[in-house]
Amino acid sequence: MNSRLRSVGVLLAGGVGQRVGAATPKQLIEVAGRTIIEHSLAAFERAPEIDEVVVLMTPGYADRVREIVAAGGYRKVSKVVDGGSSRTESTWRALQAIGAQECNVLLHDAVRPLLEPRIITDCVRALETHEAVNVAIPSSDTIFTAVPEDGGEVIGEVLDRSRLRRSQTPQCFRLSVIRRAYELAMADPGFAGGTDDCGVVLRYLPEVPIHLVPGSERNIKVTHPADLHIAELLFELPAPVPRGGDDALAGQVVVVVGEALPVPSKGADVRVLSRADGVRVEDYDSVAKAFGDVGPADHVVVAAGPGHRGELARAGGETVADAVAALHLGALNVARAARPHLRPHLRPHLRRSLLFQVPPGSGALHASGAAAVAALTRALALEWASDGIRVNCVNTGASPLLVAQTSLDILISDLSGQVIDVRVDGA
Ligand SMILES: Nc1ccn([C@@H]2O[C@H](COP(=O)(O)OP(=O)(O)OP(=O)(O)O)[C@@H](O)[C@H]2O)c(=O)n1
Ligand SMILES: C[C@](O)(CO)[C@H](O)COP(=O)(O)O
Repeated sequence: MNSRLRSVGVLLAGGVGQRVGAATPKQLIEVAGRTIIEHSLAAFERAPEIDEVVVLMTPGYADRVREIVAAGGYRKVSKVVDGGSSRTESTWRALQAIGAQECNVLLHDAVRPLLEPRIITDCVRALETHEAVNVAIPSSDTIFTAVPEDGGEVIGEVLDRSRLRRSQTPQCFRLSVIRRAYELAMADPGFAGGTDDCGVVLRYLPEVPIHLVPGSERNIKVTHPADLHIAELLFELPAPVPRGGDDALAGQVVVVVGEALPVPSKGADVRVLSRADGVRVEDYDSVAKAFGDVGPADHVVVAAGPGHRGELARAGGETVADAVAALHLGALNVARAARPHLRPHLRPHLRRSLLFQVPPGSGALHASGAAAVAALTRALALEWASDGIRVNCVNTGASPLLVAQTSLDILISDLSGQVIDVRVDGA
């Protein structure tokens, strides 16, 4: 089979999010510093296997998506089309929007914002030898059928869990295959929609095997209000961003403020602004002057001094003021001073970022400072998103090597608004 077919990512975002129950469709709700749909857009945009992206959006909200696409510089998006009245109707419209030329089609729920690059790679690879591919994970719950009895329900049959899978997206097909299945479905007066695209292929083209590739527990679908919180937390886990080689920042200007843990930076132009040079993060003017001397920068990495340890009640007034100045005030000052110097770039979502490294510490004084920097990270990511500047935070405390590698991975990723905790085992 032709392994060089164009691959089109389709974001199905035509729903209203009734179960979440917000005033706007759930794909426009912000999680971890970005709208849910933008996370999904970014996943397709950064995937080298995806050539083009088509978005199906809830009628009345297409312009909002176009704004997000323009602000984030998502160049692969070719069309933003109104979705249909059901998921299958949206897929059908997507197939019409794609055109006639054979290609791979990856249909993804826009409300699965944690789609990992590995899954996209596996799907496109599988499409080299299979005409239909789905993403699935095993069930960790026992699943049974429920049967009505006495006005309530009782267990009918306990199903063999080893053969059960939970279906995720993207669901991926050769265009001619999914189009044929939908043509047959649309011509069938008995077709009542369904909950996914594989079901349509299974029903109308049963001779086409649907190959499975492993999904991920992270690849959740935001369906109910609690899922918004779960997604937020999942974004805080170390993200499976592409691992950067030590020369991933070559040719870029990286400004390091304070005692930041070194980021592998072969070939980068690294400028360190330290206390020894008169840069005190608690003093805005000293930071602003130092940035003025440096000029344009691609990335700024800022680290407060050592974190405070111990109970608040035992800390003197000076200690409290110093801790607040080093962590919270310092972060605010560096952000303000750095902003005019972050270099504009043609692909803004890929470059330019501010990264806070929060040192390890303990007790209420430290925790409140760390929380302030985390909140600053999320809010600033939103404020600066339209300028294409990413803002992230890494809570340090693991080995310096791990923190350094994680910091590099974040700088070269397209993450924004993320608070990543490398204290988690196995990070
Ligand atoms: N007419 C529709 C309905 C759903 N979807 C998309 O299909 C995905 C999965 O659907 P679901 O979670 O059910 O989203 P909603 O239909 O918005 O949710 P609800 O059923 O709670 O209203 C979502 O990205 C949703 O936007 C779509 O493109 N067109
Ligand atoms: C496509 C899907 O996400 C696979 O699990 C699911 O079937 C969508 O169901 P929904 O009822 O539209 O949320």
